[in-house]
Amino acid sequence: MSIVEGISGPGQLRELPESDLPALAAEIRQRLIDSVSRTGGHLGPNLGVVELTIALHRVFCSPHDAIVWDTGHQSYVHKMLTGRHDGLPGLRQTGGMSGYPSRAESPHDLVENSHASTALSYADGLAKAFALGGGDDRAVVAVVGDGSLTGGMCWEALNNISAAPDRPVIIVLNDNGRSYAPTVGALGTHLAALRGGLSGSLFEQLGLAYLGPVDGHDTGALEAALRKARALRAPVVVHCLTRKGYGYPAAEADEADRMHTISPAKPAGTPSRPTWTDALGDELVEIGQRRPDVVAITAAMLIPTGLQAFARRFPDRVYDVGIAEQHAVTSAAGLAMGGRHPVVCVYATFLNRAFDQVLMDVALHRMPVTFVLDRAGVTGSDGPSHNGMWDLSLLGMVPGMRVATPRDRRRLGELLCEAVDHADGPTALRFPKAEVAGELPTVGRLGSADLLRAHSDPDVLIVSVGPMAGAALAAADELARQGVYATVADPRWILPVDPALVRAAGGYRLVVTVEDSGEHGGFGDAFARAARTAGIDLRLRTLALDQRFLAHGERKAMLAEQGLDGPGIARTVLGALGTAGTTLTLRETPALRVGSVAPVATP
Ligand SMILES: Cc1ncc(C[n+]2csc(CCOP(=O)(O)OP(=O)(O)O)c2C)c(N)n1
Ligand SMILES: CC(=O)[C@@H](O)[C@H](O)COP(=O)(O)O
Ligand SMILES: [Mg+2]
Repeated sequence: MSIVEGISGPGQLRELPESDLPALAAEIRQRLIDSVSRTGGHLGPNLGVVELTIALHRVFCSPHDAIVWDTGHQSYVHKMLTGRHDGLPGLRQTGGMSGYPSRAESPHDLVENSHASTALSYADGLAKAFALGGGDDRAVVAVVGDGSLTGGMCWEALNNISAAPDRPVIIVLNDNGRSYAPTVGALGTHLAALRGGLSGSLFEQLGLAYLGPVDGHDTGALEAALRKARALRAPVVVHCLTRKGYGYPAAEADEADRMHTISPAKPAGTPSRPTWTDALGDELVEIGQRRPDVVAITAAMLIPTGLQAFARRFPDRVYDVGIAEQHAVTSAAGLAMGGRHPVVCVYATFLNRAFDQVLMDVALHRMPVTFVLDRAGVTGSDGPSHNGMWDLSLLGMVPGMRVATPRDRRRLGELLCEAVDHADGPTALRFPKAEVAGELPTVGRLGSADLLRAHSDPDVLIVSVGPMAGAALAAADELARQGVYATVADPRWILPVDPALVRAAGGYRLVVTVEDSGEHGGFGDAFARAARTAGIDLRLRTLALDQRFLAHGERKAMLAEQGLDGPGIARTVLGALGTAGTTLTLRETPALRVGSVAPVATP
């Protein structure tokens, strides 16, 4: 039996003789490489914390002691040492082990949120709670990466933690010098100086004790430092120097991001098709060439958000602000006030934390900022805090905000140009984590919407948001096979809803909206509200994601499960028409149709 298979919890780990630890580390590392290369996941970050995690679970007694992992993407080793090594083959798959801590999986897991820079705030709260418990000897440990430390919340927490010398919090700084790319800003420089021997850290200036730098791959040295930190019984930073991808040459040699996150293995010869992100990157370079006022901003995700080509072409017009979305947005407002047109590229879910900045720093001042929201809709394998299902509900509330959703590669280019040409307020453009859709041609107009399928005597109008056009057209084909005819429309600019489209919809027996977004306050809700405001009585079904935290899974399957694929949409239409299981006899006189279909020559 392997060593790790003999560890059903930290207790067995603590009983291991020190002489077994190098073999344990090697075994864990090999299992990570073998398994995560198959399943996909955060291989680099986890390879970097093997020794650190072993030391943590030998010094502290989780779950009595609280260990919080910032972002949680580096918690695979923690899971293996807390009795879940056999979950690795099912990592991030439907019904399998989550790629982040999961309270349902183990009492050793506290924080499931994958949004960075939160660990120190949780730790501050836990320490306060334990202190109130009276004479509580439970340690509070927060493991935070150097990248996450560039996030503002960390400094809000440090401001509080440092001011309470009687409330010990052990901050384990996992410093591998990188987020995806090398950690930016003065903090990155300061940490590098500390690595280089600088004495007098920023942390000590704040009143925290500081231990380190410690070799983050020397389990003995780590254990000694962690025991010392524990004994201090005061807020302390243990500065651990690690290497992302450590022990796997292919990861350590990966210049881009040290295999920060890798995709599941694909059969040899599988063609790699361009993604929406690739398309965005190409389009932005085009725009950058003719619009010198356009600048790009990333929050430590230059490559993942497709800005690499733009950065190569226009190195002085791209800003990596660190994992600092709030700062990114308000800095963009400043850039716009200074006459630039910023394009802020973030994953949709991460814009959540900068909502106030979008609302009060950008929109209140009607600043021409464009938000490109990648990973909008279901992302799947990264679990509930990664699905981009909140942005439409949030942005729909923002006065003056205009939101576009491209259905295919051509519309991405068109809409991005329209967005950066919009000068008197903010715009947003969203697309999913998927291969970019091929051309879905326009066959007519309905209000300002593109018609993708028209019928002289349709039974239903399907209004699809962005890439959901593919599923809507598949549903139309399925319905046609059953003698039910659908008109399919793509609004392109989805928020605010176009009153002309709503008026046109008034002539249809049934209207179905389809979006890859949360149902609460999404496009469907906005469409219904626009109809009420216009006094138009619609028979409306709004198809969207259930407004709940969706467990990790595979995007396509999750959309189908939510009825957001061709068959699912068709089922909704047939059910609404009261024809499910019966032959269709209904037809209404065309005279009832208000929305005329204006055919246009297909471009
Ligand atoms: C708010 C937020 N923005 C962006 C991300 C995407 N992200 C995930 S991990 C990561 C880098 C984290 O760097 P670090 O904290 O140093 O951890 P490491 O991967 O180096 O171990 C980023 C930017 C995120 N999870 N949360
Ligand atoms: C942990 C984190 O937030 C990122 O690493 C994220 O998991 C990357 O997601 P993609 O794989 O979709 O780029
Ligand atoms: Mg790092």
